[in-house]
Amino acid sequence: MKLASLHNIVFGYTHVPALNGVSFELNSGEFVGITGPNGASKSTMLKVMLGLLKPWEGEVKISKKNSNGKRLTIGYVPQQIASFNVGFPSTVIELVRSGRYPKGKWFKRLDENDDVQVKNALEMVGMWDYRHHKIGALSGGQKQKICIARTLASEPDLLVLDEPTTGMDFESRKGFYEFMSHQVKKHNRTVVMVTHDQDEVEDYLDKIIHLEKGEQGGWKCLTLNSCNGRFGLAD
Ligand SMILES: Nc1ncnc2c1ncn2[C@@H]1O[C@H](COP(=O)(O)OP(=O)(O)OP(=O)(O)O)[C@@H](O)[C@H]1O
Repeated sequence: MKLASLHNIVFGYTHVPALNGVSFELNSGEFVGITGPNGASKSTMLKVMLGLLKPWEGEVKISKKNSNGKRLTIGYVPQQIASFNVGFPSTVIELVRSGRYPKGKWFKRLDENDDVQVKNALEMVGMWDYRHHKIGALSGGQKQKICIARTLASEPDLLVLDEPTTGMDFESRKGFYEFMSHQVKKHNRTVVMVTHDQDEVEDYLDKIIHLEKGEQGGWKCLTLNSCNGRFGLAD
């Protein structure tokens, strides 16, 4: 099922376009990598897709429903989390547990399954041992990790992560890709991830969206299906 489509997107921060005719589709149950050199507008493309930036031209469509006919839920973790205020929730585990509350229901009683999801998410980003630490005492990279954990714990249908493995060592990155791949295959989620580690991750991916410098400035999009070492140009 198609969850999102971008068609001929043109966008720029100045009069020069940063994206120039970008088109791609996302389907449910896909693990998608977004690649391209520094400054290729990978983050910009995600923000346009999520409606945070309005394109000059082109069309963005996001499905309102997931493949079960329920309201589509989206989780997004940007590349740099702005330093967030440390009021409530004040500890790592409280923040990640808040990802389990359905929208607006802050006093839902969490059950054993919620606890398992929270633990899995914190272990996935290597922050379980920090669960009782105050958020204000963490480094920027650790805050980034717990934001990823909170989003993972909320189990969105569409998970959008901008360079989530920054600061992880090789083994942690591998574990992270395996976890994501499992989420996609077993739970029919869609994961979209900006990455600079194409060689490491491509065996896990179903699709790569690669940004290439266009001839008239801006970046165009090349969609590669059938990863696992056998790239085929989709369109
Ligand atoms: N808020 C902004 N205002 C003006 N220019 C911006 C803004 N955000 C990004 N840019 C510029 O747009 C271009 C694309 O930036 P973007 O962060 O989307 O690239 P990226 O591919 O995600 O880069 P990286 O791999 O380094 O994170 C860059 O030239 C960047 O300087």
